Amino acid sequence: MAAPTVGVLALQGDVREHQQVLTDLGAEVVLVRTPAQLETVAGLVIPGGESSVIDKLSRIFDIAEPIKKRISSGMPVLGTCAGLIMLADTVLDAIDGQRSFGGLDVTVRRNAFGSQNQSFETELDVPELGEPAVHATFIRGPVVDAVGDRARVMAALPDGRVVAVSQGNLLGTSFHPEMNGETRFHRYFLDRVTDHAA
Ligand SMILES: NC(=O)CC[C@H](N)C(=O)O
Repeated sequence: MAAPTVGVLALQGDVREHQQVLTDLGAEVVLVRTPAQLETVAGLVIPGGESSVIDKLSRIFDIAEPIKKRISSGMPVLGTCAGLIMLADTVLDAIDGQRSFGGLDVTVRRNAFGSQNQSFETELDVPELGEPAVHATFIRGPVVDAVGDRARVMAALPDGRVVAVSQGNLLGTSFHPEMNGETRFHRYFLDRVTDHAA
C-alpha cells in the first residue's frame, strides 16, 4: 500500500521534529498552513509549542474551522503538549480568549508542571505500547485534570496525574515523544490513518 500522506500543522512549534519522525516511519509529510493543504492529508499532527499562538494563528489563517470539521469527521490526529491542549474540549488556565479545536473529551490544565526550568524527563509506563517504558520529556506541559466518558487514559505518572489520552482516532500526550527518538506514538497515529483510509 502507498505511504499515507499526513500533515504537521506548521503554524508554530516543533514542526521539524515531528516531520522527521513521520518521514523516518515512511510517511509522506505535508506541512499544513492552509485549508487547501489540510485537504491533501489523511491525518494531522499538532506539535508542541505555545497553544495560545497556535490558536491565534489558526484563526488568522482561517484553518481552525476546517480542522474542527475534519476532527468531527474522524480524521486521525496526534497532539503533543500544546497539541494536546488544542485537542482538549476544555482548557484551564487558558490565556484570555484562547480556544481549542476540541474533540477529546478531557479537561487539561496548561503549564501544570511549572515553568520552563522545571522541565523534566522520566520513564513512563504506557501499557498499550508495551516494553520498554517511554522516555518522556515534559516542557511546560499540560496535565489532564478530568477524563470524560468518551476518552481513555493511556498513561499516568506514578502519582496518578494523567499525561496521555486517546479517543477514537485522537491521541494526545502532555510530553514530547518526538524529541526522544520515540516512534511508537507516531506509529499508533499512522495505524489509525491507514485504518481510517481503508
Ligand atoms: N512544550 C509545550 O508544548 C508547552 C505548551 C505550552 N505551555 C502551552 O500552553 O501551549
